[in-house]
Amino acid sequence: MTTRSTSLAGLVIAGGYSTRFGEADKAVADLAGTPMSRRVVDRLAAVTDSVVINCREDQRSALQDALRECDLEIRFATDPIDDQGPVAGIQTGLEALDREYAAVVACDMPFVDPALFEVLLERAREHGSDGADAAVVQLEDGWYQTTQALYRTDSMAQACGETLAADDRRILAALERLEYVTIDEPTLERAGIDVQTFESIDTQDALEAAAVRLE
Ligand SMILES: Nc1nc2c(ncn2[C@@H]2O[C@H](COP(=O)(O)OP(=O)(O)OP(=O)(O)O)[C@@H](O)[C@H]2O)c(=O)[nH]1
Repeated sequence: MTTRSTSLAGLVIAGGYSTRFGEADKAVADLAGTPMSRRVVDRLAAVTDSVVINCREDQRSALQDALRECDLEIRFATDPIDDQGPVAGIQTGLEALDREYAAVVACDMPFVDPALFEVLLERAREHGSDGADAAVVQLEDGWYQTTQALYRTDSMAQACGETLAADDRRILAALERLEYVTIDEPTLERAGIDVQTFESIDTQDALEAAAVRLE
């Protein structure tokens, strides 16, 4: 059971060029009748009523079309300079948010489980006296799931700026500037969250396979 939190906003990052996906933009690609970004926003709507989409200006109109019927207010934060990488996109998106924490999700993760953000928010809040700046899942393979994670809005925006100023484009480098907490796979399992939440659709083959599963 999920509840909308007033201290949580959603941020969907969609400003990449989807090169592995071919000619089309995966952000608006149709997955079993619904654009991928729409699937992400619909799932975020279970935990927040405020969502920002970060993208390039040239994607905006197609994304607006794809998200027209979403049941919450959506704002756009477009990149001042294209192609600066996801850290720049996250910074741009976070700077448009006014809530304490942000549920950041890549546009190509249509199976995101909104309950994950309740678990991450609780984990962040129970840390120290002020709470953690970020809560991320670390899977058994060691990877941090930084593109489906919870960040304290102003701290992560600042960390992204510092990371880019240091000529680094890695989200992990921004995370390492923060006081962060992690959640492991057994904890996810106990919370009833399947690792499928992190599946990203990067290619046409992955899109087809996901569509078959949804039939
Ligand atoms: N704003 C912004 N977002 C980006 C940028 N590059 C990647 N992203 C986003 O970061 C997330 C993860 O990136 P990828 O899965 O590699 O997406 P991508 O770069 O579009 O895809 P590929 O070109 O196939 O690697 C996606 O949601 C992208 O939209 C960028 O330069 N600017």
